[in-house]
Amino acid sequence: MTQDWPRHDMSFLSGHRLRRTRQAEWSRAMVRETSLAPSDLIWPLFVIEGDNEKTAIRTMPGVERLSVDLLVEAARAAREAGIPALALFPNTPDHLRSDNAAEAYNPDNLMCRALRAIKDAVPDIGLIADVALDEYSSDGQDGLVRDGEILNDETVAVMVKSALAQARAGADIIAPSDMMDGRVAAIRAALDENGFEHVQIMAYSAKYASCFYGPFREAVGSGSRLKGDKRTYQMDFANSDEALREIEQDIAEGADSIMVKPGLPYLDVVRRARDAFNIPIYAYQVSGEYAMIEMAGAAGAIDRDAAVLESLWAFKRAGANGILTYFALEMARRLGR
Ligand SMILES: NCC(=O)CCC(=O)O
Ligand SMILES: [Mg+2]
Repeated sequence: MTQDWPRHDMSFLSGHRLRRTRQAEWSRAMVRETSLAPSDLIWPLFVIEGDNEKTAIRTMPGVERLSVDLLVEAARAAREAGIPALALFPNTPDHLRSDNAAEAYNPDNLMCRALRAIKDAVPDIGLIADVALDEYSSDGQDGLVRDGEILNDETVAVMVKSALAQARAGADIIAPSDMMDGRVAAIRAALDENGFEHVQIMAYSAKYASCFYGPFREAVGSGSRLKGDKRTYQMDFANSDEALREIEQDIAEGADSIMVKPGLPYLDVVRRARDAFNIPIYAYQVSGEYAMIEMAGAAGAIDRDAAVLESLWAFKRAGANGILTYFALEMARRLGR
């Protein structure tokens, strides 16, 4: 039985009713301003030594580190689901980590072997190689350390060698995530001098010193080593004008695309970057963001599947061209091609 409630006089609306276009799914689809597709999703993967090995990451339920052979299978699945590119992160065995991080430019290090194996088996997926020293250094810092200081120019020299090793192994995109000054120009020059003019640089330009990287450090095995913090090179979370200066500098140095990281708490930075620069912008939904969604979902606090979709779409609304996300494979499959 329909109730006959009294109606308020809405004539002040003069016919402007914004709910009109929301009444049916066809109409909501028609007025939708942004889209989310598999091609928006970049899948970060953790690599370990071994054969047919996978290990769980306690703080990232559902994510596993994979040995190179399993990584190749993951790459195939990703390609099949329409994911354009993978971002690789090695978990270097302890005995190969050192103060000088020399393993970073060993042409047969875990990263280079993974790049070669995937390039060989799945040639039409893009490979993004992380360049930073935290995955190879004794102390979990992204740069070389002397008397507690993170050295800039000396670190850049190692990163250049690391990037060249990765390019030789088949990396399509070099992604410096260290936040040293001037590393984009240095890597660009070295790539060009060595015949890798076609290799792109995706610069982690606005990377904040953030607590949201916690689970990642467990995943690559650098967390327990890390003394102190990364605030002398990663950005202060109080700032966003400075992010624009970082991005501007990386573009001037030759970056093909830039990144904002973490993601969801920094969508204002994504939006400011979108408004200020016409370059591809990627955002990284980092490990702590992943863990929050998974764990809140498991606790019954939120609808996990809905949260994954809503969170990823928010990046597109903010103006990102794509998202690095641990949900990439699942989401690409859900979205279809
Ligand atoms: N270069 C990658 C990171 O530093 C962290 C990513 C994450 O927390 O997922
Ligand atoms: Mg910079």
